[in-house]
Amino acid sequence: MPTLTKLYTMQEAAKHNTSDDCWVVVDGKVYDVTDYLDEHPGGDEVLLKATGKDATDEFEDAGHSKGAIDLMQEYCIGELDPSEPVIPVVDSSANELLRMLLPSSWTWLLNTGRYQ
Ligand code: HEM
Repeated sequence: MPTLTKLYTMQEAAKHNTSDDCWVVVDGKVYDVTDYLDEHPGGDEVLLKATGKDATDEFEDAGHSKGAIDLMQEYCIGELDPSEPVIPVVDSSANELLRMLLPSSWTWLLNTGRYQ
């Protein structure tokens, strides 16, 4: 039986950015870590800082163990919608400028793994 993967846009995922409702996005997958905030050995603060954006770099920089990566799967609720155009986060004003300057057919150039 094929499994159905729930797809979320980054915009949707980014709405869940509080300690009562906290999602993080790592490597194209979406995790609901609300119930894990108090248990996370790295603390709830890093997760709350990483919510609302792509946290792949921060996750990798922390050097998580295989055990941590296995545990993570329990919190996975879906994946990022791959059809969503990807614009890198530089800062929001630079981003707006990029959006204005680049024709939409060039946005693939900006696929750096960071989303907004
Ligand atoms: C579902 C998602 C996550 C799970 C299950 C998870 C799990 C863990 C576990 C088990 C540890 C203990 C060390 C280890 O076994 O590697 C840890 C440490 C840590 N995690 Fe996470 N983590 C998650 C997401 C994140 C994210 C998104 C960040 C960064 C934004 C982060 C930052 C850290 C940091 C800074 C430490 C402390 C490392 C240290 O003390 O040296 N984690 N995490």
